[in-house]
Amino acid sequence: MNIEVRTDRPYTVTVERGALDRAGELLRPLKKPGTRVMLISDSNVMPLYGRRLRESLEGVGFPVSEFIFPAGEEHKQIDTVCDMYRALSEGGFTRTDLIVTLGGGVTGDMGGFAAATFLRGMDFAQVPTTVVSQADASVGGKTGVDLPFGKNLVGAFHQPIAVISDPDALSTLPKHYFNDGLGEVIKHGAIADKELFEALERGGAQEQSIALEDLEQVMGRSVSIKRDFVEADTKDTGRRMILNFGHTCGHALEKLHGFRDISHGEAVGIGMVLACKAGERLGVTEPGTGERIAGALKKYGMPTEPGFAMEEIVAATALDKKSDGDTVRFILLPRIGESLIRPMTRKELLEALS
Ligand SMILES: NC(=O)c1ccc[n+]([C@@H]2O[C@H](COP(=O)([O-])OP(=O)(O)OC[C@H]3O[C@@H](n4cnc5c(N)ncnc54)[C@H](O)[C@@H]3O)[C@@H](O)[C@H]2O)c1
Ligand SMILES: O=C(O)C(=O)C[C@@H](O)[C@H](O)[C@H](O)COP(=O)(O)O
Ligand SMILES: [Zn+2]
Repeated sequence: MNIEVRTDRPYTVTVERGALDRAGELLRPLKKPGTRVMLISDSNVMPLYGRRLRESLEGVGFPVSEFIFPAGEEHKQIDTVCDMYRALSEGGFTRTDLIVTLGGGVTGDMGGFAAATFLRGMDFAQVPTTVVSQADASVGGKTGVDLPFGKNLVGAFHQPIAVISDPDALSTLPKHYFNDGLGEVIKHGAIADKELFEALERGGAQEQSIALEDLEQVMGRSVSIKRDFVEADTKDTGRRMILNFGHTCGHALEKLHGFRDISHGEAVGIGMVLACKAGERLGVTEPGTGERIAGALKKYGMPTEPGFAMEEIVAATALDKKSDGDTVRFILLPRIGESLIRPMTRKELLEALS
């Protein structure tokens, strides 16, 4: 299926089994003949899918260079982007060339940031290979890196020229990351699509928690939900903040863990449960909503307890990008499928969470 994203620069998200081998064909109309490609991937994904993608791109006459970095959120740092700048400079890349990111959200966010900033901006396309990146990260143009002071603190809005999403690439994803990625899909259901949430709530437990043939539908639905928020508010000044449900506390937990030992989806899952419990205490959220989300997460083997004191978590939200002075725009659910933005001081947030 094709999903159109109408931002300042419209693009198509192709979600289709086997799309990886059609990358050249899909990108050829978007770039002039002979465009050079810097293929960026991590140390796990390049050996799995790099050759196929390279062949597809070279097959339509795009010469390909490669940049590989060590896998893991702990490498989502400005130093890694500097290594990308070096490779692009030494390779003589120009503004009219193309970066193609192949991998999870870490690869897409960092490669996209290199594309946003190298030579003040060049095109990039995303080939996402995790549930997080196919369902969420590859769409919407948020790019960037972490700082020791907090998550995604340096970045840019830079939309890809195309997203080429092949659900078959998820077949090699370790089960932990497959299930973890469903945290973001559960989030999309929780904020805007009760039916999707309930389908995920019913599923789980089996070895492959979603059959490969159903993944195209699930990823497509997740992307469509995200697309609607991105189109309404591309620069994240209002409605798009709802996509950050669970992220205020989730990002704080990632920071408290030093960006190791907890994955993004796990942290967001715990953050969603905390947000619902806060909403229930405030009388905004239907009682039992937090337990329902926790129940859905547990079906996919995800943790639901933060493991840190609420004081520490709230202190670690200090640089949340939804902040406005002392106020943070906190995302709450009245009930599953509905969401709202509630400005709160950190003192109020701590009281609601405690
Ligand atoms: N820009 C956005 O809108 C957005 C949205 C959601 C998340 N994110 C970011 O995405 C990141 C998390 O993404 P992630 O969970 O994809 O992490 P990731 O990119 O680290 O990938 C997870 C692991 O899976 C491996 N992997 C990837 N694809 C594989 C495959 N097909 N087969 C085998 N192994 C594979 C990777 O090497 C890595 O070890 C976080 O940094 C988060 O902040 C960004
Ligand atoms: O695209 C968005 O907007 C989101 O909030 C999606 C989130 O799932 C994603 O993790 C995003 O990178 C968080 O953005 P940030 O602005 O809080 O760093
Ligand atoms: Zn997220």
